[in-house]
Amino acid sequence: MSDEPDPFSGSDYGPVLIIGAGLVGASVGCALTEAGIEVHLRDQVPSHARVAAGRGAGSVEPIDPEAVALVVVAVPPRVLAPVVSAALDEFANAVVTDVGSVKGSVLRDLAARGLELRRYVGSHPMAGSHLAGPVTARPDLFTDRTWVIAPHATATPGAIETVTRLATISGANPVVMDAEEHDLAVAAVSHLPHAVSAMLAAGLTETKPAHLQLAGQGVRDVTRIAAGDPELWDQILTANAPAVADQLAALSTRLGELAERLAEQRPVDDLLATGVAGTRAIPGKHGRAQTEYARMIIEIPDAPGSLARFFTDAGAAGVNVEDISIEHDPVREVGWLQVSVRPELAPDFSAAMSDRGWHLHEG
Ligand SMILES: NC(=O)c1ccc[n+]([C@@H]2O[C@H](COP(=O)([O-])OP(=O)(O)OC[C@H]3O[C@@H](n4cnc5c(N)ncnc54)[C@H](O)[C@@H]3O)[C@@H](O)[C@H]2O)c1
Ligand SMILES: O=C(O)C(=O)C[C@]1(C(=O)O)C=C[C@@H](O)C=C1
Repeated sequence: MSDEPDPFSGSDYGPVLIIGAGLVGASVGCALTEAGIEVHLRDQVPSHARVAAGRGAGSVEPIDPEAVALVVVAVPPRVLAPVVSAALDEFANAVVTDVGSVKGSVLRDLAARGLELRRYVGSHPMAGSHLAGPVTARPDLFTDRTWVIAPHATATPGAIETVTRLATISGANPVVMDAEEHDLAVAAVSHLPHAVSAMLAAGLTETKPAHLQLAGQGVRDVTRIAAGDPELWDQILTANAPAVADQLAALSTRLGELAERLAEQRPVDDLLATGVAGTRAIPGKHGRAQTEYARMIIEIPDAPGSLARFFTDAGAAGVNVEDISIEHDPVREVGWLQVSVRPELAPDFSAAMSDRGWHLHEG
Protein backbone atom coordinates (compact mmCIF):
# COMPACT_ATOMS: atom_id res chain seq x y z
CA MET A 1 0.00 0.00 0.00
CA SER A 2 1.41 3.40 -0.95
CA ASP A 3 1.06 6.19 1.62
CA GLU A 4 -2.00 7.55 -0.09
CA PRO A 5 -4.61 5.53 -1.97
CA ASP A 6 -5.07 6.83 -5.49
CA PRO A 7 -8.31 8.62 -6.15
CA PHE A 8 -9.93 6.33 -8.69
CA SER A 9 -11.53 7.86 -11.71
CA GLY A 10 -13.98 6.82 -14.41
CA SER A 11 -13.84 3.17 -15.41
CA ASP A 12 -10.81 2.65 -13.13
CA TYR A 13 -13.10 2.83 -10.08
CA GLY A 14 -13.22 -0.42 -8.13
CA PRO A 15 -13.46 -3.33 -7.68
CA VAL A 16 -15.75 -2.62 -4.74
CA LEU A 17 -16.67 -5.08 -1.99
CA ILE A 18 -19.92 -4.49 -0.11
CA ILE A 19 -20.19 -6.08 3.33
CA GLY A 20 -23.84 -6.22 4.41
CA ALA A 21 -26.12 -6.79 1.43
CA GLY A 22 -29.35 -5.41 2.93
CA LEU A 23 -31.41 -2.43 1.77
CA VAL A 24 -28.56 0.09 1.73
CA GLY A 25 -25.67 -2.23 0.79
CA ALA A 26 -27.58 -3.87 -2.07
CA SER A 27 -28.83 -0.47 -3.30
CA VAL A 28 -25.24 0.81 -3.41
CA GLY A 29 -24.32 -2.38 -5.29
CA CYS A 30 -27.12 -1.84 -7.82
CA ALA A 31 -26.15 1.81 -8.39
CA LEU A 32 -22.44 0.97 -8.87
CA THR A 33 -23.19 -2.04 -11.09
CA GLU A 34 -25.42 0.16 -13.28
CA ALA A 35 -22.45 2.55 -13.58
CA GLY A 36 -20.33 -0.33 -14.94
CA ILE A 37 -18.28 -0.90 -11.77
CA GLU A 38 -17.24 -4.38 -10.60
CA VAL A 39 -19.00 -5.10 -7.29
CA HIS A 40 -18.68 -8.10 -4.95
CA LEU A 41 -21.09 -8.85 -2.13
CA ARG A 42 -20.66 -10.44 1.28
CA ASP A 43 -23.18 -10.91 4.09
CA GLN A 44 -23.20 -12.96 7.27
CA VAL A 45 -26.46 -14.40 5.93
CA PRO A 46 -25.28 -15.81 2.59
CA SER A 47 -28.81 -15.83 1.12
CA HIS A 48 -28.93 -12.01 1.51
CA ALA A 49 -25.86 -11.68 -0.72
CA ARG A 50 -27.37 -14.11 -3.24
CA VAL A 51 -30.71 -12.24 -3.31
CA ALA A 52 -28.83 -8.94 -3.72
CA ALA A 53 -26.83 -10.44 -6.60
CA GLY A 54 -30.11 -11.57 -8.17
CA ARG A 55 -31.31 -7.96 -8.01
CA GLY A 56 -28.26 -6.76 -9.94
CA ALA A 57 -26.19 -5.54 -6.97
CA GLY A 58 -23.02 -7.43 -7.92
CA SER A 59 -21.43 -10.85 -7.70
CA VAL A 60 -21.09 -13.34 -4.83
CA GLU A 61 -17.88 -14.72 -6.35
CA PRO A 62 -14.97 -14.31 -3.93
CA ILE A 63 -12.37 -11.71 -4.85
CA ASP A 64 -8.62 -11.55 -4.23
CA PRO A 65 -8.35 -9.33 -1.10
CA GLU A 66 -5.32 -7.53 -2.60
CA ALA A 67 -7.42 -6.42 -5.58
CA VAL A 68 -10.22 -4.74 -3.61
CA ALA A 69 -10.02 -0.95 -3.99
CA LEU A 70 -12.99 0.08 -1.86
CA VAL A 71 -14.95 -1.69 0.89
CA VAL A 72 -18.43 -0.36 1.73
CA VAL A 73 -19.60 -1.59 5.13
CA ALA A 74 -23.41 -1.56 5.33
CA VAL A 75 -24.15 -3.60 8.46
CA PRO A 76 -26.24 -2.59 11.52
CA PRO A 77 -24.76 0.21 13.70
CA ARG A 78 -23.64 -2.00 16.61
CA VAL A 79 -21.32 -4.10 14.44
CA LEU A 80 -19.99 -1.32 12.18
CA ALA A 81 -16.73 -0.74 14.07
CA PRO A 82 -15.66 -4.42 14.31
CA VAL A 83 -16.52 -5.03 10.65
CA VAL A 84 -14.68 -1.86 9.50
CA SER A 85 -11.72 -2.86 11.66
CA ALA A 86 -11.61 -6.39 10.16
CA ALA A 87 -11.95 -4.94 6.63
CA LEU A 88 -8.97 -2.57 7.14
CA ASP A 89 -6.99 -5.61 8.17
CA GLU A 90 -8.15 -8.01 5.43
CA PHE A 91 -8.11 -5.58 2.48
CA ALA A 92 -4.71 -3.93 2.76
CA ASN A 93 -5.00 -1.88 -0.46
CA ALA A 94 -8.56 -0.71 0.02
CA VAL A 95 -10.21 2.47 1.20
CA VAL A 96 -12.92 1.52 3.71
CA THR A 97 -16.15 3.43 4.33
CA ASP A 98 -19.29 2.67 6.27
CA VAL A 99 -22.80 3.95 5.59
CA GLY A 100 -24.01 3.90 9.21
CA SER A 101 -26.61 6.40 10.42
CA VAL A 102 -24.43 7.59 13.34
CA LYS A 103 -20.80 8.59 12.75
CA GLY A 104 -19.24 9.67 16.08
CA SER A 105 -19.72 6.35 17.89
CA VAL A 106 -18.06 4.35 15.06
CA LEU A 107 -15.09 6.70 14.90
CA ARG A 108 -14.64 6.64 18.70
CA ASP A 109 -14.83 2.83 18.74
CA LEU A 110 -12.27 2.55 15.90
CA ALA A 111 -9.93 5.02 17.62
CA ALA A 112 -10.25 3.09 20.90
CA ARG A 113 -9.00 0.00 19.06
CA GLY A 114 -5.75 1.89 18.38
CA LEU A 115 -6.13 1.46 14.61
CA GLU A 116 -4.35 3.43 11.94
CA LEU A 117 -7.28 5.05 10.14
CA ARG A 118 -5.80 6.81 7.07
CA ARG A 119 -7.77 4.53 4.72
CA TYR A 120 -11.06 4.89 6.61
CA VAL A 121 -13.61 7.63 5.86
CA GLY A 122 -17.12 7.31 7.31
CA SER A 123 -20.12 8.32 5.26
CA HIS A 124 -23.92 8.36 5.42
CA PRO A 125 -26.38 8.42 2.52
CA MET A 126 -29.47 10.36 3.61
CA ALA A 127 -31.81 7.99 1.83
CA GLY A 128 -33.45 4.78 2.88
CA SER A 129 -36.79 3.39 3.77
CA HIS A 130 -38.82 1.78 6.52
CA LEU A 131 -38.22 -1.52 4.68
CA ALA A 132 -35.17 -3.75 5.18
CA GLY A 133 -33.28 -6.46 3.34
CA PRO A 134 -32.01 -6.90 -0.21
CA VAL A 135 -35.42 -7.44 -1.80
CA THR A 136 -36.17 -3.77 -1.13
CA ALA A 137 -32.95 -2.54 -2.84
CA ARG A 138 -33.19 0.03 -5.66
CA PRO A 139 -30.46 1.43 -7.93
CA ASP A 140 -32.00 4.92 -7.75
CA LEU A 141 -32.30 5.03 -3.93
CA PHE A 142 -29.60 7.73 -3.70
CA THR A 143 -30.46 9.77 -6.79
CA ASP A 144 -30.47 13.49 -5.88
CA ARG A 145 -30.16 12.68 -2.16
CA THR A 146 -27.55 14.03 0.19
CA TRP A 147 -24.64 11.72 1.07
CA VAL A 148 -22.59 12.92 4.03
CA ILE A 149 -18.82 12.37 3.85
CA ALA A 150 -17.39 12.54 7.38
CA PRO A 151 -13.60 12.71 7.17
CA HIS A 152 -11.47 12.69 10.31
CA ALA A 153 -8.11 14.33 10.89
CA THR A 154 -5.92 11.43 9.70
CA ALA A 155 -7.89 10.36 6.59
CA THR A 156 -5.88 10.82 3.39
CA PRO A 157 -7.15 13.13 0.62
CA GLY A 158 -7.19 10.12 -1.71
CA ALA A 159 -9.46 8.15 0.64
CA ILE A 160 -11.80 11.14 0.99
CA GLU A 161 -11.89 11.51 -2.80
CA THR A 162 -12.69 7.82 -3.27
CA VAL A 163 -15.64 7.96 -0.87
CA THR A 164 -16.86 11.22 -2.39
CA ARG A 165 -16.83 9.52 -5.81
CA LEU A 166 -18.84 6.64 -4.35
CA ALA A 167 -21.57 9.17 -3.52
CA THR A 168 -21.52 10.91 -6.90
CA ILE A 169 -21.41 7.66 -8.91
CA SER A 170 -24.45 6.53 -6.87
CA GLY A 171 -26.26 9.69 -8.03
CA ALA A 172 -26.10 11.51 -4.67
CA ASN A 173 -24.88 14.98 -3.71
CA PRO A 174 -21.92 14.71 -1.33
CA VAL A 175 -21.79 17.05 1.68
CA VAL A 176 -18.70 17.12 3.89
CA MET A 177 -19.36 17.33 7.63
CA ASP A 178 -17.37 16.09 10.61
CA ALA A 179 -18.77 13.21 12.65
CA GLU A 180 -19.85 15.23 15.71
CA GLU A 181 -21.63 17.86 13.64
CA HIS A 182 -23.27 15.11 11.56
CA ASP A 183 -24.65 13.43 14.67
CA LEU A 184 -26.19 16.68 15.94
CA ALA A 185 -27.72 17.29 12.50
CA VAL A 186 -29.25 13.82 12.12
CA ALA A 187 -30.60 13.98 15.69
CA ALA A 188 -32.77 16.87 14.47
CA VAL A 189 -33.67 15.80 10.92
CA SER A 190 -33.78 12.00 11.11
CA HIS A 191 -33.67 10.55 14.62
CA LEU A 192 -36.19 12.88 16.29
CA PRO A 193 -38.68 12.40 13.41
CA HIS A 194 -38.35 8.63 13.77
CA ALA A 195 -38.76 8.68 17.55
CA VAL A 196 -41.82 10.94 17.33
CA SER A 197 -43.42 8.95 14.50
CA ALA A 198 -42.89 5.70 16.45
CA MET A 199 -44.36 7.04 19.69
CA LEU A 200 -47.30 8.60 17.87
CA ALA A 201 -48.00 5.33 16.06
CA ALA A 202 -47.69 3.46 19.38
CA GLY A 203 -50.68 5.46 20.63
CA LEU A 204 -52.75 4.02 17.78
CA THR A 205 -52.55 0.57 19.39
CA GLU A 206 -54.79 1.98 22.11
CA THR A 207 -57.22 3.58 19.68
CA LYS A 208 -60.62 1.95 19.15
CA PRO A 209 -60.98 0.07 15.83
CA ALA A 210 -64.07 2.16 15.02
CA HIS A 211 -61.95 5.29 15.38
CA LEU A 212 -59.07 3.85 13.33
CA GLN A 213 -61.56 3.29 10.50
CA LEU A 214 -61.48 7.06 9.96
CA ALA A 215 -57.71 7.13 9.37
CA GLY A 216 -56.90 9.22 6.32
CA GLN A 217 -53.70 10.37 4.66
CA GLY A 218 -52.64 12.65 7.53
CA VAL A 219 -51.99 9.89 10.06
CA ARG A 220 -50.43 7.70 7.35
CA ASP A 221 -48.01 10.52 6.41
CA VAL A 222 -46.77 11.02 9.96
CA THR A 223 -46.45 7.31 10.81
CA ARG A 224 -44.83 5.81 7.66
CA ILE A 225 -41.33 5.79 9.13
CA ALA A 226 -42.59 4.27 12.41
CA ALA A 227 -42.78 0.95 10.53
CA GLY A 228 -38.95 0.83 10.42
CA ASP A 229 -37.16 -2.15 12.02
CA PRO A 230 -37.21 -1.57 15.83
CA GLU A 231 -33.90 -3.42 16.28
CA LEU A 232 -32.11 -1.23 13.72
CA TRP A 233 -33.64 1.96 15.13
CA ASP A 234 -32.81 0.96 18.71
CA GLN A 235 -29.18 0.75 17.59
CA ILE A 236 -29.36 4.11 15.78
CA LEU A 237 -31.07 6.02 18.62
CA THR A 238 -28.88 4.59 21.38
CA ALA A 239 -25.70 5.32 19.38
CA ASN A 240 -26.76 9.00 19.28
CA ALA A 241 -28.61 9.03 22.61
CA PRO A 242 -27.51 12.39 24.16
CA ALA A 243 -28.30 14.42 21.01
CA VAL A 244 -31.65 12.65 20.51
CA ALA A 245 -32.57 13.12 24.17
CA ASP A 246 -31.88 16.88 23.84
CA GLN A 247 -34.13 17.06 20.77
CA LEU A 248 -36.90 15.17 22.58
CA ALA A 249 -36.66 17.51 25.57
CA ALA A 250 -37.02 20.57 23.32
CA LEU A 251 -40.00 18.99 21.55
CA SER A 252 -41.59 18.11 24.84
CA THR A 253 -41.39 21.80 25.88
CA ARG A 254 -43.18 22.79 22.65
CA LEU A 255 -45.83 20.10 23.15
CA GLY A 256 -46.29 21.19 26.78
CA GLU A 257 -46.96 24.77 25.68
CA LEU A 258 -49.48 23.55 23.08
CA ALA A 259 -51.29 21.33 25.59
CA GLU A 260 -51.39 24.05 28.23
CA ARG A 261 -52.86 26.60 25.86
CA LEU A 262 -55.50 24.18 24.58
CA ALA A 263 -56.44 23.20 28.14
CA GLU A 264 -57.02 26.90 28.80
CA GLN A 265 -58.90 27.29 25.50
CA ARG A 266 -56.34 29.85 24.29
CA PRO A 267 -55.44 30.27 20.58
CA VAL A 268 -52.50 28.28 19.22
CA ASP A 269 -52.22 29.72 15.69
CA ASP A 270 -48.81 31.28 16.37
CA LEU A 271 -47.44 27.89 17.49
CA LEU A 272 -48.88 26.21 14.38
CA ALA A 273 -47.46 29.00 12.17
CA THR A 274 -44.00 28.16 13.52
CA GLY A 275 -44.68 24.64 12.26
CA VAL A 276 -45.46 25.97 8.79
CA ALA A 277 -42.17 27.93 8.88
CA GLY A 278 -40.41 24.68 9.83
CA THR A 279 -41.77 22.81 6.82
CA ARG A 280 -40.56 25.66 4.57
CA ALA A 281 -37.11 25.56 6.13
CA ILE A 282 -36.53 22.06 4.72
CA PRO A 283 -34.54 22.40 1.48
CA GLY A 284 -36.19 21.04 -1.66
CA LYS A 285 -34.71 18.66 -4.22
CA HIS A 286 -31.00 19.23 -4.93
CA GLY A 287 -30.75 21.36 -1.74
CA ARG A 288 -32.53 24.32 -3.39
CA ALA A 289 -35.22 26.30 -1.56
CA GLN A 290 -38.42 24.30 -1.46
CA THR A 291 -40.83 24.91 -4.35
CA GLU A 292 -44.54 25.20 -3.63
CA TYR A 293 -46.01 22.63 -6.04
CA ALA A 294 -49.54 22.48 -7.34
CA ARG A 295 -51.21 19.34 -5.97
CA MET A 296 -53.81 17.46 -7.95
CA ILE A 297 -56.01 14.50 -7.09
CA ILE A 298 -56.94 11.82 -9.62
CA GLU A 299 -59.25 8.83 -9.22
CA ILE A 300 -57.40 5.71 -10.39
CA PRO A 301 -59.23 2.44 -11.09
CA ASP A 302 -57.92 -0.32 -8.80
CA ALA A 303 -56.92 -2.42 -11.83
CA PRO A 304 -53.58 -3.67 -13.17
CA GLY A 305 -51.84 -1.18 -15.44
CA SER A 306 -53.85 1.91 -14.40
CA LEU A 307 -50.95 3.66 -12.70
CA ALA A 308 -48.56 2.80 -15.54
CA ARG A 309 -51.09 4.23 -18.03
CA PHE A 310 -51.40 7.44 -15.97
CA PHE A 311 -47.63 7.98 -15.88
CA THR A 312 -47.25 7.17 -19.58
CA ASP A 313 -49.89 9.80 -20.34
CA ALA A 314 -48.22 12.29 -17.96
CA GLY A 315 -44.90 11.67 -19.73
CA ALA A 316 -46.55 12.20 -23.12
CA ALA A 317 -47.95 15.50 -21.79
CA GLY A 318 -44.31 16.49 -21.14
CA VAL A 319 -44.78 17.18 -17.43
CA ASN A 320 -42.44 15.99 -14.68
CA VAL A 321 -44.38 14.67 -11.69
CA GLU A 322 -42.41 15.95 -8.68
CA ASP A 323 -44.08 13.88 -5.97
CA ILE A 324 -46.86 11.31 -5.58
CA SER A 325 -48.89 9.57 -2.91
CA ILE A 326 -51.71 7.04 -3.20
CA GLU A 327 -54.59 6.33 -0.89
CA HIS A 328 -56.99 3.43 -1.35
CA ASP A 329 -60.66 4.18 -1.08
CA PRO A 330 -61.92 2.18 1.91
CA VAL A 331 -65.26 1.53 0.22
CA ARG A 332 -64.93 1.62 -3.59
CA GLU A 333 -62.46 -0.32 -5.78
CA VAL A 334 -60.50 2.82 -6.63
CA GLY A 335 -57.39 4.60 -5.49
CA TRP A 336 -56.80 8.32 -5.04
CA LEU A 337 -53.55 9.47 -6.55
CA GLN A 338 -52.14 12.81 -5.45
CA VAL A 339 -49.48 14.27 -7.75
CA SER A 340 -47.44 17.43 -7.41
CA VAL A 341 -46.31 19.41 -10.44
CA ARG A 342 -44.72 22.82 -10.93
CA PRO A 343 -47.55 25.36 -10.49
CA GLU A 344 -46.96 27.10 -13.86
CA LEU A 345 -47.46 23.74 -15.64
CA ALA A 346 -50.65 22.77 -13.80
CA PRO A 347 -53.30 24.25 -16.15
CA ASP A 348 -51.78 22.78 -19.34
CA PHE A 349 -51.15 19.48 -17.56
CA SER A 350 -54.75 19.29 -16.43
CA ALA A 351 -55.99 20.02 -19.98
CA ALA A 352 -53.63 17.52 -21.62
CA MET A 353 -54.61 14.79 -19.16
CA SER A 354 -58.29 15.57 -19.58
CA ASP A 355 -57.86 14.98 -23.35
CA ARG A 356 -56.55 11.53 -22.41
CA GLY A 357 -59.54 10.77 -20.18
CA TRP A 358 -58.12 11.66 -16.75
CA HIS A 359 -59.99 14.09 -14.51
CA LEU A 360 -57.70 16.06 -12.26
CA HIS A 361 -59.01 18.06 -9.31
CA GLU A 362 -57.00 20.54 -7.28
CA GLY A 363 -55.96 18.88 -4.03
N1 LIG B 1 -32.50 1.88 6.43
C1 LIG B 1 -32.19 3.13 6.16
O1 LIG B 1 -33.07 3.94 5.86
C2 LIG B 1 -30.75 3.55 6.21
C3 LIG B 1 -30.34 4.68 5.48
C4 LIG B 1 -29.00 5.07 5.52
C5 LIG B 1 -28.07 4.32 6.26
N2 LIG B 1 -28.50 3.23 6.96
C6 LIG B 1 -27.49 2.46 7.69
O2 LIG B 1 -27.08 1.40 6.83
C7 LIG B 1 -26.74 0.24 7.58
C8 LIG B 1 -27.53 -0.96 7.03
O3 LIG B 1 -28.90 -0.70 7.16
P1 LIG B 1 -29.98 -1.42 6.23
O4 LIG B 1 -31.22 -0.59 6.33
O5 LIG B 1 -29.39 -1.73 4.92
O6 LIG B 1 -30.23 -2.75 7.06
P2 LIG B 1 -30.63 -4.22 6.51
O7 LIG B 1 -31.14 -4.95 7.69
O8 LIG B 1 -31.50 -4.11 5.31
O9 LIG B 1 -29.22 -4.83 6.07
C9 LIG B 1 -28.17 -5.12 6.96
C10 LIG B 1 -27.44 -6.35 6.41
O10 LIG B 1 -26.23 -6.55 7.16
C11 LIG B 1 -26.07 -7.96 7.37
N3 LIG B 1 -25.17 -8.16 8.51
C12 LIG B 1 -25.45 -7.98 9.83
N4 LIG B 1 -24.33 -8.19 10.56
C13 LIG B 1 -23.33 -8.50 9.68
C14 LIG B 1 -21.96 -8.80 9.83
N5 LIG B 1 -21.36 -8.83 11.03
N6 LIG B 1 -21.23 -9.09 8.71
C15 LIG B 1 -21.82 -9.10 7.49
N7 LIG B 1 -23.12 -8.80 7.29
C16 LIG B 1 -23.86 -8.49 8.37
C17 LIG B 1 -27.49 -8.47 7.58
O11 LIG B 1 -27.58 -9.86 7.36
C18 LIG B 1 -28.25 -7.65 6.53
O12 LIG B 1 -28.30 -8.31 5.28
C19 LIG B 1 -27.03 0.58 9.04
O13 LIG B 1 -25.82 0.89 9.68
C20 LIG B 1 -27.93 1.79 8.97
O14 LIG B 1 -27.76 2.63 10.08
C21 LIG B 1 -29.80 2.81 6.94
O1 LIG C 1 -37.09 7.61 4.16
C1 LIG C 1 -37.00 6.94 5.17
O2 LIG C 1 -37.78 6.02 5.40
C2 LIG C 1 -35.93 7.19 6.12
O3 LIG C 1 -36.19 7.10 7.26
C3 LIG C 1 -34.58 7.48 5.63
C4 LIG C 1 -33.59 8.05 6.63
C5 LIG C 1 -34.04 9.46 7.05
O4 LIG C 1 -34.31 9.70 8.22
O5 LIG C 1 -34.11 10.30 6.17
C6 LIG C 1 -33.48 7.16 7.81
C7 LIG C 1 -32.32 6.81 8.37
C8 LIG C 1 -31.07 6.91 7.65
O6 LIG C 1 -29.96 6.96 8.43
C9 LIG C 1 -31.12 7.83 6.53
C10 LIG C 1 -32.28 8.17 5.95
